Amino acid sequence: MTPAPIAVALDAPDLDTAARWAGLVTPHVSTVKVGLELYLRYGPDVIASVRGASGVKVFLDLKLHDIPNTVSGAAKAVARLRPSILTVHAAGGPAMIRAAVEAAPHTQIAAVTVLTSLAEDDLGRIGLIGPAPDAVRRLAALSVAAGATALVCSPHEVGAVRAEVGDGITLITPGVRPAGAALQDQARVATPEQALADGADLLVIGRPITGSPDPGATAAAIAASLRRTSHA
Ligand SMILES: O=C(O)c1cc(=O)[nH]c(=O)n1[C@@H]1O[C@H](COP(=O)(O)O)[C@@H](O)[C@H]1O
Repeated sequence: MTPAPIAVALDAPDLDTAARWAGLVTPHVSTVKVGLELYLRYGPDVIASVRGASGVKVFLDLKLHDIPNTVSGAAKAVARLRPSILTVHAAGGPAMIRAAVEAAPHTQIAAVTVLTSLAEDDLGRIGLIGPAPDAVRRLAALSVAAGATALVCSPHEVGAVRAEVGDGITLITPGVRPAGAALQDQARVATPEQALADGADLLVIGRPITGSPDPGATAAAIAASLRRTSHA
């Protein structure tokens, strides 16, 4: 069975837990995601630990956001780990995004547009001209023009972003919650089935899987539901 287009966010407090989650979900999903919590605690070793022997893709979510020279150095430092995807903040601007793209030629650079934890009301407070789909589309266009081949946005904007950037760009959506699941700190959310139907290529799902009593079974159930929906 082809693994589902899901990146499980391994936001674990320790390496053993992250490696255990990775082992449980990798038969069912294409990708596991290492974020700031794990990387800042354990550094580069974490990549090999979660990759294991399975060959699952590893998405390194460091959301780099600094001047181009600094981001170039940081992207170069992690490029040798060969993550399949590395995130940068689109708000860092075109030169910063270009610097990451050039520093990590074998890794897909994903530009994070507007965090899925932000609600419409928050945008003005951080100086973004909304509504969210407009802000996301602007940041998406700027990022792709700067060489990013992947974008992170909420499922709410994925259709508008697809229309803006076309088919060649990988659209990644966090803010995914199975029907009835708690939103926690996410604001702009949809179900996995809806996100995929609206055009997402890769769904980032963390706590609904890793916080469940059986992460392997939960990942398998979401993967099966996505397969049913995409064949319906
Ligand atoms: O870049 C990301 O992956 C990301 C961008 C974004 O806008 N929102 C967002 O939630 N994420 C990440 O996606 C994951 C979502 O996890 P859950 O809310 O537990 O499903 C976390 O690891 C976040 O760091």
